[in-house]
Amino acid sequence: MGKYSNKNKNKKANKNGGNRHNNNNKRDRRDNHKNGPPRVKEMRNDRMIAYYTYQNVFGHGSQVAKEEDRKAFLSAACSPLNASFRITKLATPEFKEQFTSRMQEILGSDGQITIEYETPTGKAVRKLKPPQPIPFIENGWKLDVDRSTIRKNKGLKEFFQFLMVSTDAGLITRQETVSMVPPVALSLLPSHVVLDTCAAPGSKTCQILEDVSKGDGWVMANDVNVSRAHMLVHQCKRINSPSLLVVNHQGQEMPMPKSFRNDGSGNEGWADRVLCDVPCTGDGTMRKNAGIFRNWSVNQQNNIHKIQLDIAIRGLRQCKVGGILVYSTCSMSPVENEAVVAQILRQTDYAVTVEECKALKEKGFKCREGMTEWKVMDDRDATRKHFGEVIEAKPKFKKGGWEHQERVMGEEDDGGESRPAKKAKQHEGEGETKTTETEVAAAAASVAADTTGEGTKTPKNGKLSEDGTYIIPIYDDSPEKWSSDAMKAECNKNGLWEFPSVADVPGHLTASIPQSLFPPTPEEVERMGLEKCMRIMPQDMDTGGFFVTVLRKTKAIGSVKLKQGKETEGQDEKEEKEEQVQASLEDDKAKGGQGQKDKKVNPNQEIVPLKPSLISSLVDFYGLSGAPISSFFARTQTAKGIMYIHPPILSHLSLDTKKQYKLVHSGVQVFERNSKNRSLVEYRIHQDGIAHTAPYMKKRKVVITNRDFCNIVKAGIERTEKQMRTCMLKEGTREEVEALSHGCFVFEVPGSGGSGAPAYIVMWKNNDGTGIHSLVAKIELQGVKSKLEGEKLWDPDEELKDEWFGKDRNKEKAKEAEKKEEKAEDEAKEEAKEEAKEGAKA
Ligand SMILES: C[S@@+](CC[C@H](N)C(=O)[O-])C[C@H]1O[C@@H](n2cnc3c(N)ncnc32)[C@H](O)[C@@H]1O
Repeated sequence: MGKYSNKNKNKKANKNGGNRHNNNNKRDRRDNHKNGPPRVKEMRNDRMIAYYTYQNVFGHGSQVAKEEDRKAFLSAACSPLNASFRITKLATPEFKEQFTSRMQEILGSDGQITIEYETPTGKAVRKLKPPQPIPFIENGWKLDVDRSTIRKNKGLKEFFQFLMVSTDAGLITRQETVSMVPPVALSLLPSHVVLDTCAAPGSKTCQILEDVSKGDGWVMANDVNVSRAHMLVHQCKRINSPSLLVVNHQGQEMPMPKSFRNDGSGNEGWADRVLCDVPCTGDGTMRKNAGIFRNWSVNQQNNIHKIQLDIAIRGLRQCKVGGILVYSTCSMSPVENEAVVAQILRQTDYAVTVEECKALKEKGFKCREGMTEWKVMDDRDATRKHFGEVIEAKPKFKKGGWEHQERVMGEEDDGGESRPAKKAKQHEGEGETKTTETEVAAAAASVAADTTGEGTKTPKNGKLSEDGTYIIPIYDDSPEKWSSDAMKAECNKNGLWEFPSVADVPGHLTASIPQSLFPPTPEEVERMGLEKCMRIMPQDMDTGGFFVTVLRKTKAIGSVKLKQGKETEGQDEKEEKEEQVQASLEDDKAKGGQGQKDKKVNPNQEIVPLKPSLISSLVDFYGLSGAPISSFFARTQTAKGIMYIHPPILSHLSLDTKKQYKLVHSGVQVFERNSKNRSLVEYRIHQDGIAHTAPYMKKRKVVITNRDFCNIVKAGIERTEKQMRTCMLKEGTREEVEALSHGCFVFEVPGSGGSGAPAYIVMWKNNDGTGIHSLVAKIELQGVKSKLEGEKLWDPDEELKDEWFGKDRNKEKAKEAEKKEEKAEDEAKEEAKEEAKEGAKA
């Protein structure tokens, strides 16, 4: 981490009140309801419920079963989504143990934590249930409270901080339960090469990377949106893996080096696994995104179907024969889900098969079968009702695809939000503020009208939730109200119209309502196996709504004539032609001609090997022996950072002879450029990639004890360089002392890293001492600071604890002793009772 980046970060932090999570401040102000009662959200959209009831997504069999299921859906869909997280697979078993016991210590294991809410009608309290492991996700945990409450509720402040520190240190990832499912469905091995076609903000990429970083595998993560791709880089940085390549393409146009195309031998593709977590309308995220209830539209679903299909087909081309592609969305709509899967099967001439996912089903994962019948509709009447208003429908179609709702709410990143997320939130905040007054007034009025007895506080068209922040709509439950005919009429009343077949689609709508939206014929149903698709409904596991399908590629599809309306040429021939056009444009450009603007090739995106002179200066200065220098690359010969790139990624890139990949990031940083005249050497060691340099360093490495390490870190936290230096090694070998005085070196702490390996920490000193300041920031960033402040994730010896925590520590000790005594007393009493009983019996 460079001095300037820290400086800028600090500046930014100070400007915002010195709080790293300053985005929350604004939100908190809104959420704390200082100036009145809290906002009440109405989680209701009758049109959406009519549509899904008519689609028959609720229950099977009797009308009663369907109604029960619909009610369960409404009740789940209206309540906030409980938070969940995963302990990273790279964490040591000791850490996992310490983490869970600390979590249980803070939250209690029997619901002893009570949280208090401010509601429009007064205060409410609720006891929290203890955190529960997610049975089908390794090290996955689910909490009994949603993320916003964790963030703003005073009673959970300590737990919130604990989560933040652990996230920053890369030890846990806060991720929705359903979002953890697709990487599991990929059935990954450490040797797998994976393509993640729509990867940002990257929670699934991180999960995949954790698996393949254990072996020789690697991940190519792609996103069409370059700023979101950078967000992904940031998110994955916590894993410090050299096995990640990030690129920026339209998923449906991902380049594929020629050598991986169908060579006639039946082989094709380069990825063992492909994840297509495609952009979608995201109505399964309604529990954390009340905006879904306001903006839901069927036309959006129809419009996005084609992009989803094209991304999946392109992903399949990159997948090896025998490999797996997982297709997923967080939408509940059959046109974004089963219709896409059905068309993949048709279009590839059944070169793929839908597979069951045993890895999930054997571990208590609950889902529903994929649908084989559905209705195709559109929002012909572009108006919709919401809170009694009629608003003009404005489909939110953005250039380059649909903004994913999961991300729009900024739920999956760790507090550092993207601009779109902030904008969306701002927008959401504004929207909600506008409705707040009306809603609260309506709720208050109906509370007043309905308050007939103690505790009866029910707004007119629903009831307030337990914490008073949302209204649970109340529907008429009479069976005739929910019959298929009634639902069809309700859909029509709300501007939704059905096309029984593609022949009924008027000419001007055929582009947005193609044949592929329609359900399969009975013969196709027999052949397709759509029932093996997995539909996750919010009511089944108390999650968001989601859809996942596992597709196994059984033969090459490059020469299959992809069928889409009319017969087209085979994909291989099409690509050849495109490349020829591209090549002639490049030629034209090279000859000084105007040509067309070249979008595909960007020479600035290349990576270059290091100059021999730089290599020899690094080898000499750090005494590097046996280091993987041939895999050290940079963007330019004078780049700020030098990266170590996993060799199989380099081999893959070397096959991209036409330089079609637009690289955003690759590998892990091993060196960082020093400012001129500030240091002895051009590049200093970087902490992120230390595992790929320190073990090979014969010079400028100081082996220290755990205690020395603690002293150094402690002094770093206190931010005084003087202290830092005085607490460094009291005695040392000549080389060590020399290394210290030259400033650029690495500490090796034997046995302190994962599984007994040494831990390394980088230290350098520029002439003005700035390096040390950067180190301090790094320590804070990695959460070491709070570890030392008693998070109990890491345990320095008693003497040191006393020294650091002084009186407080002693108080803590006294409390602990008191507790121990009380416990001993209780035990003694119990024993005495037992003895008395035994005596009486005798
Ligand atoms: C469902 S989100 C992906 C979430 C991600 N897999 C995760 O777990 O964090 C969809 C992503 O697709 C991207 N996207 C939209 N259209 C795309 C396209 N045509 N090609 C590739 N990516 C696209 C969006 O920018 C968005 O980041």
